[in-house]
Amino acid sequence: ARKCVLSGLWKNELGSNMTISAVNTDGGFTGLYHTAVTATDKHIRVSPLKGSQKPTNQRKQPTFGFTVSWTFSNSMTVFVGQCFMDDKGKETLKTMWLLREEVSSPGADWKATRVGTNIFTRIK
Ligand SMILES: O=C(CCCC[C@@H]1SC[C@@H]2NC(=O)N[C@@H]21)Nc1ccc([N+](=O)[O-])cc1
Repeated sequence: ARKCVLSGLWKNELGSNMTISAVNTDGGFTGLYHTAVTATDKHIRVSPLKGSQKPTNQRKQPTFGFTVSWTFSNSMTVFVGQCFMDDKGKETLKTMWLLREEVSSPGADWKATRVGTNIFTRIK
């Protein structure tokens, strides 16, 4: 692919995978996220994602963002990143994320957000 469009199947270094639907004309997309890890004692379930990417008719390596609303916990993650393509056409999504857990009071708000990075590559 000459330009990086996010639709398709992706996996990250944690073993999580996501399926992104067709990206519509305004850059919007939806999909499903299956995380391989959780910091809760809940059973992991597939969770919906919604996001947008910069249109590829203007950019070859677009920035994007998406939100995962976890179906098995009251937490939420936002991912933001960019798609990079090497000279062989291999695509990599370099992302950072914020994971917000639900806490019981404003006094606990200070410890409610985790941050990290993930790299995604396509699953053929
Ligand atoms: O565990 C969760 C929900 C699942 C988060 C998976 C994260 S998203 C960033 C990273 N990339 C992945 O592919 N998977 C991980 N929520 C949660 C965590 C901790 C607490 N807590 O109370 O500590 C509550 C809910």
